[in-house]
Amino acid sequence: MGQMFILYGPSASGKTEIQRALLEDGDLERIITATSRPPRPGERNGVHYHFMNRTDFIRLAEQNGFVEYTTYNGEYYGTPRSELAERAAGPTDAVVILEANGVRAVKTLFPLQAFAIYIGADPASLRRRLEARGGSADETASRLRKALEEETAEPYLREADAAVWNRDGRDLADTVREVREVIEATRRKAGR
Ligand SMILES: Nc1ncnc2c1ncn2[C@@H]1O[C@H](COP(=O)(O)OP(=O)(O)OP(=O)(O)O)[C@@H](O)[C@H]1O
Ligand SMILES: Nc1nc2c(ncn2[C@@H]2O[C@H](COP(=O)(O)O)[C@@H](O)[C@H]2O)c(=O)[nH]1
Repeated sequence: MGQMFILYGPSASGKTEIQRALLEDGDLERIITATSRPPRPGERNGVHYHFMNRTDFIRLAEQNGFVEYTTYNGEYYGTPRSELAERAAGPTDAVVILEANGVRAVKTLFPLQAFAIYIGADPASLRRRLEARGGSADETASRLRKALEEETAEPYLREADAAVWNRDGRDLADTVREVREVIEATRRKAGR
């Protein structure tokens, strides 16, 4: 594996959309993580996540099958060791979406390869997007609370090597261009 670009930030800040756009250029591979949460409409197993039931997730965790794993909003999320091993065998840079515990763990394990890009947005944008997503009222409230109390607070940005803001009103293509510039600058610094 070349470099590993980690996108992290509050729920609905735009990480998934940015990752999707980055992958279109063909020079990055997606590291697909695993979760016990049910798929959202349009999400496919083995593309957006490896969707697993809680029993299988816990079994795999007990077998040391994850490089790191955590809980978020009552569900398990983890980076499968097999997924990283597969990526590590090749020279291509990779992009992965994690929350902050995962960022810390992966940066500790891969200090020379991991580069964390915080994707932020203002509370009004996050609220609007979460409400538009149409999840349950409980889930929307819980994600928004976590975003406002934790994921947009200063300590959450400590793992960030770069930060990019993706507010409503900003063209998503401009945000993607800025993230792309961060990636290219990082590559140049690493002599790639
Ligand atoms: N600049 C933008 N302007 C308007 N809408 C946007 C913008 N960026 C992203 N969105 C929309 O916000 C919603 C959330 O985006 P996305 O799913 O990429 O967020 P996320 O950070 O991956 O969220 P989560 O962590 O909850 O999975 C999507 O409907 C997306 O189209
Ligand atoms: N530490 C990890 N965090 C992960 C992983 N896969 C995703 N995530 C993060 O979980 C939350 C919730 O994701 P969602 O798709 O339900 O919105 C989000 O912050 C992701 O970045 C993982 O393997 N490890």
